[in-house]
Amino acid sequence: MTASEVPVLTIDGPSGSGKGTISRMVARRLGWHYLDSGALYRAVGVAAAWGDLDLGDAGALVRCTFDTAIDFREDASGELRVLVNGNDATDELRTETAGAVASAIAAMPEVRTALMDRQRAFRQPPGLVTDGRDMGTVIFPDAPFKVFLTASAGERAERRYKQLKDKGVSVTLDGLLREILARDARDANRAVAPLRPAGDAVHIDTTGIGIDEVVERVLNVVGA
Ligand SMILES: Nc1ncnc2c1ncn2[C@@H]1O[C@H](COP(=O)(O)OP(=O)(O)O)[C@@H](O)[C@H]1O
Ligand SMILES: Nc1ccn([C@H]2C[C@H](O)[C@@H](COP(=O)(O)OP(=O)(O)O)O2)c(=O)n1
Repeated sequence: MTASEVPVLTIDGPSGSGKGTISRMVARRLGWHYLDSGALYRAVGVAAAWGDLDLGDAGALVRCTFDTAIDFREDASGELRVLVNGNDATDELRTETAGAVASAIAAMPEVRTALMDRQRAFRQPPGLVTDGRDMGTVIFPDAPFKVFLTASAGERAERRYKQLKDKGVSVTLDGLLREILARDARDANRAVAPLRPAGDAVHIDTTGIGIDEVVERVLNVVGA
């Protein structure tokens, strides 16, 4: 099977729409590989912070993108861990600060180009489920299955609030809503690979719909 024959399911959408949760569950059900593309942007941001780089310096960020080793591992309980230059950075990557930094550096075309091949290398048999902002539009435009997940901003903020509270992180619902709206605006309005649905994506509004039901709807798209 050549790479272009390997089936890909792309799941794009804004923060808190459920991309990561649904992609992982669907990948497990299908027995396909999984790529969390946002983790790559987050990892570059974290590596840049560790190196005390100026986030406005595109040249330094591109060098950092090429130099940063990013590895995904499943731990004993099946949780996906992300190693940045050999260090387990999973928890640091998931913070709202890391998300905001990732969103800022992701607006740089040079950084996006530097990550392209790494993302496409995940297309391995028997198939790939991948989530992000431009999976169906730019990285895998020929993917046979594309989904665009959304939910109201209020519900996405509430989901994130609950998720962070459960982890013992102190946040306010208002603050999270503001951050989500700011990130939506930056991701959707950037010049290169903005957050938008592919023309051939199936839209699923998950507002008020439980995780299991969303998984079934996405599996339907693949015909599974
Ligand atoms: N349909 C849903 N209904 C309720 N909660 C959801 C749903 N989808 C995801 N969640 C929860 O919302 C939070 C954010 O989901 P996540 O998968 O991280 O979103 P994203 O990757 O799009 O930012 C998680 O705690 C997840 O369990
Ligand atoms: N394919 C992608 C994935 C993420 N990004 C950028 C834009 C996002 O705000 C950040 C973080 O993405 P991530 O998917 O990890 O964030 P959420 O889980 O949706 O909150 O990275 C991107 O530009 N393109």
